Amino acid sequence: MAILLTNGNVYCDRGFQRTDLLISEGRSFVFEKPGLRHADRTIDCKGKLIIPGLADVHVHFREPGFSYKETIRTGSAAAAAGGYTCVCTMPNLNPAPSTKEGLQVQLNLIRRDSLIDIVPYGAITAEQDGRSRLSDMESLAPFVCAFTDDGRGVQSGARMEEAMRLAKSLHRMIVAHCEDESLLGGRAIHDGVYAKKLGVRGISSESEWRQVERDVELAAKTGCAYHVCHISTKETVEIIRQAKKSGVDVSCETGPHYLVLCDEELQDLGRFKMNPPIRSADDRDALREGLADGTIDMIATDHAPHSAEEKSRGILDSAFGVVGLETAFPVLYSRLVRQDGLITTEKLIDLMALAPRQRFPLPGGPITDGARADVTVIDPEASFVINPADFRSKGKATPFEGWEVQGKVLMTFRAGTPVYEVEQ
Ligand SMILES: NC(=O)N[C@@H](CC(=O)O)C(=O)O
Ligand SMILES: [Zn+2]
Ligand SMILES: [Zn+2]
Repeated sequence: MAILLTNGNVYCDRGFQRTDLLISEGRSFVFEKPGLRHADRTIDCKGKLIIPGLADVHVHFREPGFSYKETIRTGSAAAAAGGYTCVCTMPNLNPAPSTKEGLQVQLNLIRRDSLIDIVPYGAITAEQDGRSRLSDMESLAPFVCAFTDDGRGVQSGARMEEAMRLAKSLHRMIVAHCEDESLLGGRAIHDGVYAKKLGVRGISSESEWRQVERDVELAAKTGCAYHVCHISTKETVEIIRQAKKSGVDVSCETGPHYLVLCDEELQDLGRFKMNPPIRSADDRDALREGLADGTIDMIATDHAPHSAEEKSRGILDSAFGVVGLETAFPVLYSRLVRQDGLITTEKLIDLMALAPRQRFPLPGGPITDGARADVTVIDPEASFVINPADFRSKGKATPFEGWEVQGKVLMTFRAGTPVYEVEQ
């Protein structure tokens, strides 16, 4: 089926261009001048943004092992509804992708059930505990985007160094959830104003940045390409800024919630709990600065669904993790682009669609004539209120519940096939 998107603002190589886009036989065709051509369906996209399908290098789809929280089918439907055509799935699964056999279970489910491209991670350590022997990295390498033990930090520096040396020889990155468990200090929330208010000891910033500092040195020493997950503290931003200046092959991501919330806004609800925790206003501002100056390379949601029961025990006792795929674009577009003018729409698209594909080996990319049609259509003016009942995800816990936002995903195409279309 050929679909013609007319009069949209198409994000081409050199920014937005007012043009028509024909999606046919899985590919995009960009026309400079409108004219007659065959299409089975024509959609008027006047005033709409037509952008490369978004890519998220950090999601938890919970299958195999925890399908009561999310499945490949529900997770990929949520991704498509959020404008994503490609995601990387984290390895805290059962069986875990620490062996080829473990990974194969997930690969089979992806082939059967996914609506979009999913490129899994392989585990770093065999038991995903950051201490045990390395996973079967060699046999996993051809099938994974990179290696990570996300969910936990690699506690042993020696093990991390060994992993980096092997990953480098396999031409794969090491991706790290940085959390030194000996430095946590407290639990559940950031050690800041809200922890004081509740009278508890929170999680120190040091537990994150000390491990980033260690790993950056190991990356410099081994020459391994290294990427840091969900950075949340001002110290981490500065460590990565300096490491980049000195030529270390390092990149990082942060999540929407760290950019638009701080611990002064927390409420005693499970939907405000994730790891790392939402930090102080100073941390949030440093992350925004790091985003604007290029220290932070990309935005990843860390979409981490749990059951309603697991998120019902308040901020101190609920499970760590919030969903993000269906809110990331509108939240960031509304706040960072439209409200605050911190970044341009083009920069946001770079952070959410292009930069991930420059750093990770992922399908999709810029909209060019003849390229595979991984394309998202957005209405930048449409506003709506975030209501988790509308989510495709099984997970409903989001700190953005009730927010009024603008920038609505209307359609998502993966390889030319519509995988999401808004109900009109
Ligand atoms: N981010 C979270 O709060 N939770 C993640 C694990 C992780 O990303 O560290 C999960 O798997 O639930
Ligand atoms: Zn993590
Ligand atoms: Zn995660």
